[in-house]
Amino acid sequence: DFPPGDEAYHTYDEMVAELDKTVADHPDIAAKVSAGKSFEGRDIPVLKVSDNVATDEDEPEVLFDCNQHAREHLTTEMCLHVAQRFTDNYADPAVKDSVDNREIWIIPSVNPDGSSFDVESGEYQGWRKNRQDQGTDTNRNWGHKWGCCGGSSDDPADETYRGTAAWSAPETAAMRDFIDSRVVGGTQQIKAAVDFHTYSELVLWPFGHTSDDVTEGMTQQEYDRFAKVGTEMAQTNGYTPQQSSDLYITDGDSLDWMWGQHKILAFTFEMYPSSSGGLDGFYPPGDVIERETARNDAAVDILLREAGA
Ligand SMILES: CC(C)C[C@H](NS(N)(=O)=O)C(=O)O
Ligand SMILES: [Zn+2]
Repeated sequence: DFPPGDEAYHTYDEMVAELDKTVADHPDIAAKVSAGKSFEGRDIPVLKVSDNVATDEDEPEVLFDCNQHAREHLTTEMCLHVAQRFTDNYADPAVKDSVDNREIWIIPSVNPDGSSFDVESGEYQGWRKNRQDQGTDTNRNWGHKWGCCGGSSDDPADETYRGTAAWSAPETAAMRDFIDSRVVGGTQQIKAAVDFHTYSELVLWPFGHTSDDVTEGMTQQEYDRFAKVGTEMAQTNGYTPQQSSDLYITDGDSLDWMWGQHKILAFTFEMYPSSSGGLDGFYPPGDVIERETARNDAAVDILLREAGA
C-alpha cells in the first residue's frame, strides 16, 4: 500500500474497484473491457465512456493512457479523474456533448506490475519499468523504429532498457493489440490520444526518435498542427509545449508508434511538479491530486474537440 499520508492514491485493486463502481453507477455510458494481461498476469483494464456504450458508434475515438512508468502514480489519478468527470458530471451540457459525440477510452494503469511493486512494501521503490526479468521500459518498447536512434538502452539493467525486441513487454503488446483493434473498415477510429507521465509539466508531441520537425512520416503541415494544438493545450495548464525530442531523444516510445503507425494525434503530458530534482518529484503528496488532475480539464476538452476536426 501507499505510505502513510499518501492513502489518496489508488492501489491497483482500488483502481479496478473504482472502474467497476463507475460502470455500476453509469451502465448506459460506461463499460469496462480489457487490453490484455501484464507480465505477472494482472488485467490491464480499459474504461469506455460514451452514450450507447455497448454499441460501437461511428464517432471519433480518443485514448487516455496512464502509468506506463510505475512510479508515476499521479497519472493513474489523472485517468481516474477523466473517468469520473465524464460520468459523474454527465448532466453538465459540455460534458454530455463530449460523451454523446465521442467514444472515450481510458487506461489508468498500463504497467500494473511495476506500479504495485513500487508501493507494496509500504516504502516507495522508485521503480520505473515493468517487472519482466530486470524490467523493460515500456516507453522504449513500442514498435515504430524500435532501438533506431540512441534513444534507449540495450542493457537490461538500465532504466531505459528497450527489451529484447519491439513488443517484448506484454504490456506494450497489449496496448498495440488494443489500438490495432480500433481499426474498423480500414480506418483507425482513435483520432487523438494523451499518454500521461510525470514529471516536468510539459506537453510533448512526436517524434521522439529525431530532432527533425519534418521527417519521414511528418510533413510540415502535420507538424504545425501538433505545435498549434500542443501550444493551445499548454496555454490552459501552464505546461511547456515542445517536440518530444527537444527534451531528449527516445526511440520505441508511444508517440512515435501512435502517430507513425496510426496517424493518431498523440501527445505525452509530463504532469506536476515542474521540477523538484530527483525521486521526490515522482511522489507529490496526496493533497495535490485534485488540483493537479483538474488542471488538465481544459486540455482534455481541446483534445476531444480536435478528435472531431
Ligand atoms: C516521453 C519522453 C520524452 C519522456 C519520458 N519521461 S519520464 N516520464 O520517463 O520521466 C520518458 O523518458 O519516457
Ligand atoms: Zn514516464
